[in-house]
Amino acid sequence: MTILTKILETKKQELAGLRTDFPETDYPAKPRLADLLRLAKPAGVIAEIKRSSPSKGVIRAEVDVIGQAKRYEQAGASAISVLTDESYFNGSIDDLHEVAKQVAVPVLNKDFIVDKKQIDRAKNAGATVVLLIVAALDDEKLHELFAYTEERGLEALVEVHDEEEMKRALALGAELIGINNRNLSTFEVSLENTEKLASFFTDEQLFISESGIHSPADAQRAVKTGVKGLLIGESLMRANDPGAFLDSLFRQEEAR
Ligand SMILES: O=C(O)c1ccccc1NCC(=O)[C@H](O)[C@H](O)COP(=O)(O)O
Repeated sequence: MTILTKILETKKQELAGLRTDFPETDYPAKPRLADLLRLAKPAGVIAEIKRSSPSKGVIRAEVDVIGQAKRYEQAGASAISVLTDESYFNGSIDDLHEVAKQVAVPVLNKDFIVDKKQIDRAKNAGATVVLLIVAALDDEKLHELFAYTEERGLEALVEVHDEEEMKRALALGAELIGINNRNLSTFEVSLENTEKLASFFTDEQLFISESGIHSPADAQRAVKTGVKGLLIGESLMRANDPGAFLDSLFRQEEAR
């Protein structure tokens, strides 16, 4: 059984007890991620709060979530991604709720969504974007959850890993398409994956390279393919100064 299959089974088991209500909150207004990425030069960064992961174990368990999110925002991140899965990533929906109260950039609920209830939870907790992983959903479910995401006034970041999934995301009409460089079955990470799928890029969609970006060289390599966004977790969580790390990513690019 792959890790993705295990995670999805856990998600289905958790549905019955899933808490979707949050106190009525005046969240700071947040622009659309798609609008920010269209304007980003050369690309925007979605900066992630990630305490631990199945592939790397503990990354930074004791993190000041609000402080970290504010550092990302101050350093110019286009959005904050918060991993909310508890069982495999040691995340929490409360992390996302606290972040959403404090920042004025889009907030992505990074989780494994299999049901509308999770989209309601994301919305009520203050997220403005949710992740829909194509590999986790059959076409009927993918369409249903995509339509529901839009109905609830959220943006969907539709994640793919290979050609077949890319075709399904394009057929869906998704505006934000994330290419995960990590194979969720083997954990192998390669930026080549973004390069391989770049032949599918169109002007209508916005493409985001996800996972395995650890240096300015990686960021610039990914951006060369035409992606307008980078999703970065581990390196930002391990950085002593996440602002300086973000600042460094496109410095050489600008100097050219
Ligand atoms: O990170 C993992 O080990 C992982 C395992 C199984 C499913 C998903 C996983 N990660 C989720 C992500 O997509 C990443 O958190 C995100 O793209 C950032 O990646 P990185 O910069 O490499 O931390």
